[in-house]
Amino acid sequence: MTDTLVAENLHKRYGDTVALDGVSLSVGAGEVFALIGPNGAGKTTLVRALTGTMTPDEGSTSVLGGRPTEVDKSRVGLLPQSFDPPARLSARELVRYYAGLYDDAGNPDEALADVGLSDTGDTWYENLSGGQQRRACVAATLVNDPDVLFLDEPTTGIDPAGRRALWSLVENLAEGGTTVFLTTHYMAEAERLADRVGLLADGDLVAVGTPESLVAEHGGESRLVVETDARRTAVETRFMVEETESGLVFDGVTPADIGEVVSELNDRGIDYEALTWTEPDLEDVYLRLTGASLGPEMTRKAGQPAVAGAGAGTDSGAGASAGGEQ
Ligand SMILES: Nc1ncnc2c1ncn2[C@@H]1O[C@H](COP(=O)(O)OP(=O)(O)OP(=O)(O)O)[C@@H](O)[C@H]1O
Repeated sequence: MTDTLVAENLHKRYGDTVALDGVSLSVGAGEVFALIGPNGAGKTTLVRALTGTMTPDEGSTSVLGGRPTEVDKSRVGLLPQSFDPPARLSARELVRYYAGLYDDAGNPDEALADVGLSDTGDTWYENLSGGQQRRACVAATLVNDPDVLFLDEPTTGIDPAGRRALWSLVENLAEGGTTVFLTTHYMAEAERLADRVGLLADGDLVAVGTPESLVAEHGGESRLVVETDARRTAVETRFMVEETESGLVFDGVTPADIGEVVSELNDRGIDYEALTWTEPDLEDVYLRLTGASLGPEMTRKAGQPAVAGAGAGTDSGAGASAGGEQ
């Protein structure tokens, strides 16, 4: 069976800027694919290539088995990153306008209800808050009940509750079989919604996989974050220690190792405000693969024995956050 979205060896330059540098990917029917990457990585350019609003210099794309420019428009929904509808249309009029473009569109009021705008449907677009405007645009994108939905940064500017409501909406659409291709700067959004995530950096798709597989492969190790004024030279430990603005990060610390680190801090009389144990997540993958996580000073005191002392082996519990002055 043909994949719903296919990009093959896409290249796109704007003058000296390489926006896409040989990107290939495919997205299956009913799949939710999230594209992440730094500003200027080429995410919107890839969306534009897949939706036929930009012609690549090289390579090809297909949507629902055909060229993007030739596919039945009623089967595709696109929420662009920038969408500026007329300011003096109400949200309801906006969604009705888009519904009117299709022979068999859904109910505009239901689309408004889906994005939580039932009560503000009659407000002029210019008088909606930024987040409400974004929701109105999402409703306009959904009103034709598309088989394939492109969402370019759908939740930018939307408050946390609204973002979660939109996530539920996307999940419902995906459960109903809609293929979703979204871009986002919110790692939690990608982690929650996506079956697979692609990381684009400098026009290159550097990693693709399920969120779990990306975290396992590229996320690094669990770590203990210690809020303290102490510098890393103050501790002797077998763990890699990174200095950050707020303190020290002990890499590779499992829950069973927490007591060992606490003992080291205690033995050396190091005061600390809080301890937080964390597991790697998609943000770590992003930071590592884009090179953004490299702190100025990383050091591993390899081969050194664990610092012996009281409390070694104490299990402070996964995800625990503890404060204390020693
Ligand atoms: N029409 C254009 N003319 C000139 N340069 C462009 C054009 N469109 C994109 N670019 C450049 O191509 C690169 C990729 O841009 P793109 O918008 O695809 O990035 P992005 O990953 O979507 O970024 P962001 O996360 O900031 O939205 C950038 O350097 C951008 O300045």
